[in-house]
Amino acid sequence: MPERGLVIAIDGPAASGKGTLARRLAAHFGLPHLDTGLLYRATACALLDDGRPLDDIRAAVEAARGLALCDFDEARLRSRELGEASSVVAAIPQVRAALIEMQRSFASRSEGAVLDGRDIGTVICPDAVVKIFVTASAEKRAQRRALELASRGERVDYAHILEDIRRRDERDSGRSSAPLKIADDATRLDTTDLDIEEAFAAACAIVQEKAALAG
Ligand SMILES: Nc1ncnc2c1ncn2[C@@H]1O[C@H](COP(=O)(O)OP(=O)(O)O)[C@@H](O)[C@H]1O
Ligand SMILES: Nc1ccn([C@@H]2O[C@H](COP(=O)(O)OP(=O)(O)O)[C@@H](O)[C@H]2O)c(=O)n1
Repeated sequence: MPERGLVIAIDGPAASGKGTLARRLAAHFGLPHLDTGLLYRATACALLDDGRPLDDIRAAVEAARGLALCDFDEARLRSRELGEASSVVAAIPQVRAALIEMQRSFASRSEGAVLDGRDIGTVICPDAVVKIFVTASAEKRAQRRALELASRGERVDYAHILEDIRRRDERDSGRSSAPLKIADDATRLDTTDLDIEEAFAAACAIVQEKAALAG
């Protein structure tokens, strides 16, 4: 285990299983976890609640600066509507800038941390000892997200969810500010044919290997 506390950066496209792995790894290694997607979802939510357009930069930055993690209504934030809206506000460089310090300060806790998102290994924690880039086919991700949303009581249509996922992947990868991409020193973990336990075992093996290398 490194002296400064283990930092685990998990990135990947929508519904690849990042959050599930990040939560499990955090519990397993006794580390705090930050789901950074919720910050963008909450920023978008504040704009929608205020009746502001998603491209209102000033209002979006104000919303991002005013976020209070403890007030998050996760059930609402994880809705399909906010998945889409969050990727629109996440493309605004000033919004990203407003959220950097909060994320870096979470990551610099002495005990270490697990963060998951799109730019953790590339921008937020470029020095993280462990970086995992989680992927899965778009079809598998759409199936998982459809099941998840249905279990939360949302009416879902697989074809629409697949469209959402493809559109969001394109927007997240194509933006100029901190686009979704694999860090040079990240390990790719394709979960298409892995169940949650298998994916977790593979992620644990990556963490053990990287942490051992870091001494
Ligand atoms: N390997 C897996 N096999 C089957 N279902 C999975 C797997 N990983 C995650 N899931 C499920 O898929 C949905 C999306 O996973 P989540 O971890 O929220 O993805 P992300 O954080 O990348 O959006 C959740 O309902 C989760 O339980
Ligand atoms: N570190 C991050 C995390 C999320 N995001 C944005 O926030 C949106 C929602 O992220 P999320 O992780 O909650 O989305 P899912 O992968 O759970 O569907 C993404 O589509 C990105 O546009 C980001 O830009 N950077």
